[in-house]
Amino acid sequence: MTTQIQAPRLSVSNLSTAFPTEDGLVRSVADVSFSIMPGKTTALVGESGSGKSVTSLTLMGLLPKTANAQVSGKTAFVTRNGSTVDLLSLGTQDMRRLRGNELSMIFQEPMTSLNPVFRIGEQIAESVRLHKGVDHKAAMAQALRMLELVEIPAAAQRIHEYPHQLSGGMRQRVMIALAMACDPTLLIADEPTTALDVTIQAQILLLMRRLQRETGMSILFITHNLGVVAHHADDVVVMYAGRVVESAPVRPMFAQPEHPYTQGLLACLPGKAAHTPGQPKPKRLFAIRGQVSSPLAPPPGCAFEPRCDRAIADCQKAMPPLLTNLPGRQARCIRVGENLALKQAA
Ligand SMILES: Nc1ncnc2c1ncn2[C@@H]1O[C@H](COP(=O)(O)OP(=O)(O)OP(=O)(O)O)[C@@H](O)[C@H]1O
Repeated sequence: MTTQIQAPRLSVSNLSTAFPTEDGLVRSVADVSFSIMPGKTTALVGESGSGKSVTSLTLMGLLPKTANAQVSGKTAFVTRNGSTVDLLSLGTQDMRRLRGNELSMIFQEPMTSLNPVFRIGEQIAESVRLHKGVDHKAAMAQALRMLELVEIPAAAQRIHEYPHQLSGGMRQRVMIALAMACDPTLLIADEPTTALDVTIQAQILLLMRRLQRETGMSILFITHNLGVVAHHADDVVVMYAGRVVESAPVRPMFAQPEHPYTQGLLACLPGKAAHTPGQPKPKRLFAIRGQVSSPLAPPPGCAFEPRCDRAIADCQKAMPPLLTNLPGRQARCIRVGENLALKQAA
């Protein structure tokens, strides 16, 4: 029997992004590596400021020019015709072409992508016209199909509305329609549902999952909420202070988080508060003590050490490498095996 090994849609290797500022060099993303398989979702998870957005904006070539970012690393993106390109070394024109035909991004705030002064149908049609080279009538027909695809009720009427006439959830659907107009092979979704209430959030996440099944696109899903990842991701990459601290397929990660930071994030989830078996469940939600250190003055060793309950003297000596303790998984902690043993004993 032959085993087919599928190549990732996108592999990111040792990505680093730093910004020169008056106070010094801000190392927002340091040595980050991960991959996204075709038709699958990789979630990038971490607290505010952990470097998730800078990672995605670097990959999309969308960092503001004025920031003078210093970027290093390599990527391998496999296009729909099978050729491999490094997103970090593409020129502005090639990157723009790729963004029109293969890569799309959706944001937390739909008004980042939607223009308030144009009707939604016109905006989607304009994108279709640019990317597919069709005339206005065909583009409008495609815009209507896109609105129906994202389940906008009464799409034939709504197509003539302005963004402000729609609810937050409907605007988010329109933004997804806009992002899907170029038939992306990779969709980057940066906190796409954070601003929405929980029911609408669930609907939008299910919609994205359905579109993924139908189109086979890969998704890089960026969120600070490990809770929404459980049902909507295949692989998880946890970032802390600009670095990957743990990466694993979603089920094993939830069943057995290896890094103390991931364990803390999971304990922060409602209904998952840390508790000792046999004791009543605590009423208050667990919170990780302390704050992320400044990217201008990182601690000399493990960045999580100042907040870690398991820290020992060696944790202050050097940044731990990513270690493999369980197959297919990595965690940046010198006590990785012990952490699990401790957790299992508890
Ligand atoms: N242009 C810039 N110049 C200097 N520092 C920056 C710049 N852009 C981002 N940073 C810093 O990089 C770090 C990572 O920011 P990033 O926005 O990627 O975090 P994040 O994990 O996406 O957080 P959030 O969930 O709040 O968006 C932060 O400390 C931020 O202040």
